[in-house]
Amino acid sequence: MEKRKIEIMDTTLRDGEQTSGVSFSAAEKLTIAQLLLEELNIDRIEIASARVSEGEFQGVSGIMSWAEEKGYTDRIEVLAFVDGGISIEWMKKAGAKVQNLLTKGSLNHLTHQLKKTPEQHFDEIAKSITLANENGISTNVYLEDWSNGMRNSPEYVFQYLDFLVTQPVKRILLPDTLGVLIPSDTFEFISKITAKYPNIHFDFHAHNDYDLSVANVMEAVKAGINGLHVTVNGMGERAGNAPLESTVAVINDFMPEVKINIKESSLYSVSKLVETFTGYRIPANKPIVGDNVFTQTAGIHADGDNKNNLYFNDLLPERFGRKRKYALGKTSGKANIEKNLQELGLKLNPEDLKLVTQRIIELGDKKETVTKEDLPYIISDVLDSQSYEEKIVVESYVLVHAKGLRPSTTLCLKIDGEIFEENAQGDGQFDAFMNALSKIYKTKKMILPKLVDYAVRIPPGSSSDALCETIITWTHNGKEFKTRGLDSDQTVAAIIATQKMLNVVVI
Ligand SMILES: CC(=O)SCCNC(=O)CCNC(=O)[C@H](O)C(C)(C)COP(=O)(O)OP(=O)(O)OC[C@H]1O[C@@H](n2cnc3c(N)ncnc32)[C@H](O)[C@@H]1OP(=O)(O)O
Repeated sequence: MEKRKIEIMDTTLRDGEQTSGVSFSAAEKLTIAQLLLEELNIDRIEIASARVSEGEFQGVSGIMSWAEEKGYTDRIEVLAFVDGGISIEWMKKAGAKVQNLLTKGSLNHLTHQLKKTPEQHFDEIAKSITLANENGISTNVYLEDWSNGMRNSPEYVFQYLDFLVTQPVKRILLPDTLGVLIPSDTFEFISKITAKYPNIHFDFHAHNDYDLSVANVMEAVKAGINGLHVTVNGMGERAGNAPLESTVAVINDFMPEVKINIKESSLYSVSKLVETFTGYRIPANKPIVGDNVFTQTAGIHADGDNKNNLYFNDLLPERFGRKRKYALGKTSGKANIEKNLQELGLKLNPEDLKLVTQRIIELGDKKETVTKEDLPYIISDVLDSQSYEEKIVVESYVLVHAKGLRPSTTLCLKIDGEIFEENAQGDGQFDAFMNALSKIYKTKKMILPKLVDYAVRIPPGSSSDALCETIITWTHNGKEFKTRGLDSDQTVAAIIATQKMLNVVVI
């Protein structure tokens, strides 16, 4: 069976730019337009609304000069208004060749916003289409608020469509302007239209107010739509539009009767670039492009993946230029850790693996994010601690840092089972800790090694709340040695390193 071709129209540069707080520069628009058409193979793009601003004019002109050279001008569209030719004039100057004429698809909008009768509106639309043709501009027509129109004034919608199909219009664009459709309505409304006008090209333009945009897109396809409007990362007015990434995946995986030509493997890189240009962060759980969506967190899932990829679905990350990851945290098991070790080219014996797993679970319990890059540090920290018996233990402490007061520490130390408590002030919290420790050592007539260097580093590639490693160099009896501590808190890491030093010296 021959597959039915569906056109994908990306409106990131028009509706996507209607995301509150987002504005593309002319250069950014050109870069995104080039990637959409050439890298992703999007059929058509909508790049601006006419008349908006001088910057928008520069953006459209830039894209159109490039498109002229490439022969792409009929794939590039500009939203235009029924305004007696002002939009046409603007587009002509910018070199744009396709107008998406914004007209009223509900009686409510027509009556209350334009305050016109259907006949007056149709007459002005016809003039606008004629004028566009005379200026070498072809026309698609938006029926704004069409979904409410189908619900509340269907006789108006069909009266309008009866008129429109007599006009030299290339495509009719059906927007769910307010995102009020549910899947069953989408199917019913579009089926009625495609049944009545089987030879006309209709696009569906979803909005995501109820998080139903992709579900509605699927119903629109089943109801015989010819084109779909999407945006990168689902950007757009209010809750946004149907996301390009999910739309492509759903069609490719669940609608075998339909053909689209989008290059899946470039979806992620384009999504990231749009994120960078807009500063509009992709939620970590956003399908296909979110940071977390190809990360297995549960130990059971990682184990299942080791046994025949049991927790894979058809959304393989490699399809989209991404990689599966195995998170490290309190829900990790050995399998998560092994998967990460494999990537680092490391191997641990089962006992050490257990110890490292335990440590990662402890860290996860403290809400710390552990990354693959942290692993070598954790391994060396954990295995290091096993190499001696802890005779001296930091039982508890209070660190006080208050404005106007010197930092102070109260320390409770256990030496061979006996508890000692002291407090002291210092130049910083760790200095106060060391002073309290020094007092205890003096009482016991023990010699405390001298601190000669203190270095802190964050494992490269770690996440922001990652571990911090404190490495302290000490001298004792003329010998120099280092200990290290690992924690998300720098002072705590230093105290861990100090406790190690106390025990190493005891040995
Ligand atoms: C489905 C969508 O997302 S539609 C997106 C449409 N795109 C935009 O709105 C782009 C940004 N908009 C703008 O830059 C401006 O609103 C402009 C340039 C279009 C108009 O600006 P202004 O002249 O200052 O008008 P303002 O924004 O206050 O109001 C819109 C006017 O357009 C009219 N209008 C509404 N729909 C249409 C239409 N389809 N065609 C023509 N005019 C329309 C309104 O009735 C109102 O006219 P009025 O002032 O005579 O009552």
